Amino acid sequence: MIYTLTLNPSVDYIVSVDEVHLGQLNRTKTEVKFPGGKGINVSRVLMTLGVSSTAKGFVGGFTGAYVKDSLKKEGIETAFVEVEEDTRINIKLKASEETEINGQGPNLTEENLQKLKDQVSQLTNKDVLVLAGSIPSKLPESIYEDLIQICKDSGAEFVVDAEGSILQKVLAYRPYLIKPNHHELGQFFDKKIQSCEDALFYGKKLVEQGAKNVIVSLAEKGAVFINSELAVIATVPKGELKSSVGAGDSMVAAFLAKSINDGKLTEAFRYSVAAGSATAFSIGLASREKIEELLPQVQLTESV
Ligand SMILES: Nc1ncnc2c1ncn2[C@@H]1O[C@H](COP(=O)(O)OP(=O)(O)OP(=O)(O)O)[C@@H](O)[C@H]1O
Ligand SMILES: O=P(O)(O)OC[C@@]1(O)O[C@H](CO)[C@@H](O)[C@@H]1O
Repeated sequence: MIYTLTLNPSVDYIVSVDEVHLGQLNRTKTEVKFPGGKGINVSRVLMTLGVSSTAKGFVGGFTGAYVKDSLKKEGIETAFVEVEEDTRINIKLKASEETEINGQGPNLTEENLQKLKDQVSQLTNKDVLVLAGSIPSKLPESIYEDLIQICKDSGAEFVVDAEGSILQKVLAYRPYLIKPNHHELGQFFDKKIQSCEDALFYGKKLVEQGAKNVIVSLAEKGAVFINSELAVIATVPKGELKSSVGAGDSMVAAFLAKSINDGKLTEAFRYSVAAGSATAFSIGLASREKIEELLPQVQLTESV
């Protein structure tokens, strides 16, 4: 069973305006809301691809109820720890550029945290836990390592999609997959990553440091996949960028869905890139039809 963990879920409020007038009243041209947070997006795309998962994390208040109800309506199992304060609302403002304002999230208690750890300790060696998204400021910075240690003790595989500073701490535990974007990879090595070749060079170092599979995404510039046997560069499909929110999460979900079913990692990578672009070309997350339509546009080149 796949479990996704979102420590700080959200209601994503995606609005568009023709132009932002700072210091004035702006009225939206379009507005839509979705249950959000990186692990939750992974669960939603997995469901689109016919793979079930259980979404874990902390939810609270009316916004938390919205997140839970929305997932239930999509047929996604949830096992959230209920907290006192409201789940955050993240604003995604689309004008000539995309601007995001992410909330801080609710206060969490020792008891909330202990409940989550108890849940994670129930995983077995047949399970995969996807830890995705930022760590709320109210939680100890070691929380990912603490939860990963619990996974290791039970033999469960785990995936991490988080910023460079978190990745640094979890590599030694041998994650099944990590998916930094080129900024996060650059942050990790304190270097500017400008091309797929740069990403391959530094991605290989992440494999040497413990990651079993690494995908580095470079938005419209391409993506790379590396493990101990393969190094592959992918082109990304061309199309109109509508909202990149959840594009990276869609890549994680699609790679997991395909690699866990048949173990063909290169094809799983191709599917992952198509899923990232299918989300980037949509308001909301990718549909299966859109992913399959874009698949032939993803060209793979094996490198040495
Ligand atoms: N402008 C674009 N054109 C085509 N595909 C895109 C574009 N932007 C993003 N993508 C697709 O989305 C994938 C992930 O994009 P990106 O590298 O921005 O990751 P990310 O920063 O993790 O995404 P997120 O916006 O979810 O945080 C890319 O590999 C690509 O497939
Ligand atoms: O604040 P975090 O946890 O870093 O990111 C949260 C978030 O921006 O990531 C998702 C897209 O990847 C959105 O659904 C959500 O709003």
